[in-house]
Amino acid sequence: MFGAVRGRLVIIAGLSLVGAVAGVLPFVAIIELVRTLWPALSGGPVDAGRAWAVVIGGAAALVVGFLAAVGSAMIGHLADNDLQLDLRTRIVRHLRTLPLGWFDRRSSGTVKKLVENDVAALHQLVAHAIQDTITAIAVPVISLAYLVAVDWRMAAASVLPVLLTVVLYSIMMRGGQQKYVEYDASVVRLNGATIEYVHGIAVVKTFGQAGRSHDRYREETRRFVRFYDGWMRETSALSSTIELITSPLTVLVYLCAVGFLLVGAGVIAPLAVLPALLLGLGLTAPLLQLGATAQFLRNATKARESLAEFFRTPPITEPADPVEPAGSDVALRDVSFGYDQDHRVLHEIAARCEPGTVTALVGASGSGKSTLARLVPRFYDPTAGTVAIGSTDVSTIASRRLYADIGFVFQDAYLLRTSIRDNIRLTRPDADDEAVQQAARAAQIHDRILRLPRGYDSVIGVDATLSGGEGQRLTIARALLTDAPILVLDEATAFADPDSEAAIQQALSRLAAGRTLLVIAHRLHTITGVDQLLVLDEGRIVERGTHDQLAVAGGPYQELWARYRRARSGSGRLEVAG
Ligand SMILES: Nc1ncnc2c1ncn2[C@@H]1O[C@H](COP(=O)(O)OP(=O)(O)OP(=O)(O)O)[C@@H](O)[C@H]1O
Repeated sequence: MFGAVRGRLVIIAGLSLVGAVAGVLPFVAIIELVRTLWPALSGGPVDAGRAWAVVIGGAAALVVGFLAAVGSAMIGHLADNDLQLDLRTRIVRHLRTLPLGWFDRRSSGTVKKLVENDVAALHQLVAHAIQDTITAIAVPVISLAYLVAVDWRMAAASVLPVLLTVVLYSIMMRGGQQKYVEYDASVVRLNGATIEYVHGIAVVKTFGQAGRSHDRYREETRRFVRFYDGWMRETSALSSTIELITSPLTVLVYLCAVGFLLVGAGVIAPLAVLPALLLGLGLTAPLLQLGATAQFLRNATKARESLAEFFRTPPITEPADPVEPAGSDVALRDVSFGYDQDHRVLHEIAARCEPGTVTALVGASGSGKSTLARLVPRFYDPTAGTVAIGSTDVSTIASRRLYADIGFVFQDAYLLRTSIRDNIRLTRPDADDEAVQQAARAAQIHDRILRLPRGYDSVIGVDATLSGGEGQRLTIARALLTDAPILVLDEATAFADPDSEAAIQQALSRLAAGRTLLVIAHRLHTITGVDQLLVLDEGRIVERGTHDQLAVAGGPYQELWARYRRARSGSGRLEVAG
């Protein structure tokens, strides 16, 4: 994953080490300067050459430290930029190769998380964490080595707060890994409950009482507070003690007291206390820094895992030797399919849609209509059997050609934040205004577009806000302009907006003319005139024929139709058109 910047990461690590050494040396220089000048206090001779060498060495270390810090920060941020660009490019490239079904199952939030959050989480790692970690380890080690060289007793005294901190920190973090896992799971549950609650507010308000989502939200909030409270309670005594031990004031007072005692007892000379006072203070602070860095590393590791999993998603296989489909019929040959290995959703489906005819898929909710329709434009590949258009297996057709041959209008009216014109000519960017307007007229959306502030130049989400039905008609205009000979259509959304039902139905009849149409039918009255009905039940075709044949055949469709009519007459007040 870090291939593009690996070399620079090594340079950052090297520079951070140089910076850490150069950061300690000025303190050493001060100590050495005092030691060199010390004899002068008692009128003794001073080694001026050594004093100057120490001053120059200290100043040089300051400059080197500064340059190393600037250099590693600069290289870190540049490497981070390159890594982000490289990852984002690879993500987009990989996204392009994934089966469309991958997007179907994921919200745009998932893609956003990959492209933005996960990539950004690696920023901490590349731009900061390497430098911080090396500094946090190297500074205490170098300082301690110098202290031991000067006087082992004060060195031992300086290391005591460090050891205490390490021991207390390990006790505090015992089971920490498990706690972090629980914490993450709690946050995910709480977020889910919050979203559910916000979505359910309208229902809650309408019925004037807290619904199930409210209960869940309250319960999850309570659980989260209980968990967090317990965790904080368990660790607060220890974390406060650690803070006290590592505070510069405590360390200073402690080292002064030890030095005073040792000097008073005649064990060490007063000058031997100075190194511990200057460097001992810097031993514990980096440890705390390590604690914060560990959290960034945890986030970066998670982001890395989620990116690695994404890159492992197998792309859809493009045929090595693509075949051109000859014709616009659709054939399903003993097609079986499951979203996972253990659950088959479709079982040995065999059917044929003749060119220029309309086939409607009907059946109860969950019977497999949408799944079957999605196999035609290769959102997924069947587990067994083949889907063919124009007698050619869809898996042997180049995807570019496949999408030119099969248009689809599904649940979501995918509209881009660009002009209405570009939204309509998405699949044919070279289409001229005349062609775009013609498609919009046929889709019954032209007049509405003209009423927008800037007509066809209005931008979706900026100066064009369309209703569900209007958005649907815009995608129908797009499908018309694409002019694909085969069309897969989810009728449920096509009629999502009752006000524009008649307009949409008109648009659809234009769209259907001369094409092979596969419709996922929900409102049975709209498909009474189609060429063929395929009745699905638990992933199997249980009946097929025309509406007129099946409505009196005494089978599942007759039952569905009767139930549908009862429901429709029951809601007659709402159903004006019919
Ligand atoms: N992306 C998915 N991942 C896993 N299972 C899925 C997925 N989509 C659908 N299913 C399951 O496959 C079965 C068939 O669902 P499908 O959406 O194809 O039925 P449908 O007849 O179109 O239903 P509806 O009329 O409610 O849209 C259901 O059991 C459903 O839970």
